[in-house]
Parts: sequence; C-alpha cells; structure tokens
Amino acid sequence: MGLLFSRLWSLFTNEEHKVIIVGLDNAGKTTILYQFLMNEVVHTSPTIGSNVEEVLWKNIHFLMWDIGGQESLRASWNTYYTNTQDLRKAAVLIFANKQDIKGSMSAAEISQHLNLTSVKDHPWHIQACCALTGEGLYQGLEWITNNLKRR
Ligand SMILES: Nc1nc2c(ncn2[C@@H]2O[C@H](COP(=O)(O)OP(=O)(O)OP(=O)(O)O)[C@@H](O)[C@H]2O)c(=O)[nH]1
Ligand SMILES: [Mg+2]
Repeated sequence: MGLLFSRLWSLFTNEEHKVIIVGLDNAGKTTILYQFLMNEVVHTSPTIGSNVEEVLWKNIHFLMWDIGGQESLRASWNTYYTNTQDLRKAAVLIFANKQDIKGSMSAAEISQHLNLTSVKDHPWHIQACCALTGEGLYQGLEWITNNLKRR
C-alpha cells in the first residue's frame, strides 16, 4: 500500500530530474541546452561557470545544468555533482554533436575511441546530433526518458 501511494504520489508531484551537461569547450553544450529550452539556435560565447534551465518535455521536468568546458574550468565540474541525486545511478547520454561538419567522427567512431563498451556500471547511449538543426536531440532525450521509466 505504501509503495502504491508513493508511486501515485510521484506521478502527481511530477518530480524534477537533474541533468548535468559536461564536455569539451566548443562542443555545443550551451547550444543544445537552449535548443531544448526554446527550439532555436542562440548566439553563445564560452560559458564561464554554468547555465541552468528548467526544461519541460512530455510532462517530465528536467533541471539542466550546462557547465563551461574550458580546461581551466574542468577541475570544478565535480562541485556540480555534489547535489546530484546519486551519481552512482546516473545514466550517461553522449551527444556526438556537429554531425553537419564534413569529416566529423561518427557516433560509432566516437564510441570506439571512448571505449564505451567497457562501461558496465551505468546505462549509456551515444546519439549523433546537430544542435544547429536540432536533429537527434530529442532522440537523446527520449532515451533518457525511457531510462527513467525503467527505474
Ligand atoms: N556546425 C555546427 N556548429 C555548432 C553545432 N553546435 C554548436 N555549434 C557551434 O559551436 C560553437 C560553440 O557552441 P557552444 O554551445 O557555445 O559550445 P559549449 O560546449 O557550450 O562551449 P563552452 O561553454 O566553452 O564549454 C558555437 O559557435 C555554436 O554555434 C553543430 O551541431 N554544428
Ligand atoms: Mg557553453
């Protein structure tokens, strides 16, 4: 009974899911964040610190943190993990962005270089995308959503 109530409760409260976006500088993280928020390409400059936005998609609330990727900022990435629900249970989505650029590595190539098949302790998925057109972005979000449902 308690379980049923807590399940019903979680349906009604519409809890928020924290997403942390990290990666190399110039990879397109901020562009991706604002595509999710506004469905458009915004003009960006390198992020110093972070941007945080609430994104509602298919009735699911995501709190998305986009963190600056410059080398000098990477040591502080872990401060953003502190309040994350439980990083040990985190699902990992890798966006292989800028697929519109000729000669960009495919998702399969990136997967090989990152040795993703060796990751056994987190569910992971690699998604090819282009943040300028939005192509692939929602497939990535769909994967995250399906992952939440399986928990
Ligand atoms: N061609 C192309 N350019 C993109 C794409 N996504 C982002 N860009 C461009 O790449 C540049 C950097 O994008 P940002 O979103 O600022 O990159 P970032 O990862 O937030 O960078 P930092 O904040 O420094 O970590 C911008 O000029 C974007 O317009 C893409 O899919 N294709
Ligand atoms: Mg940025």
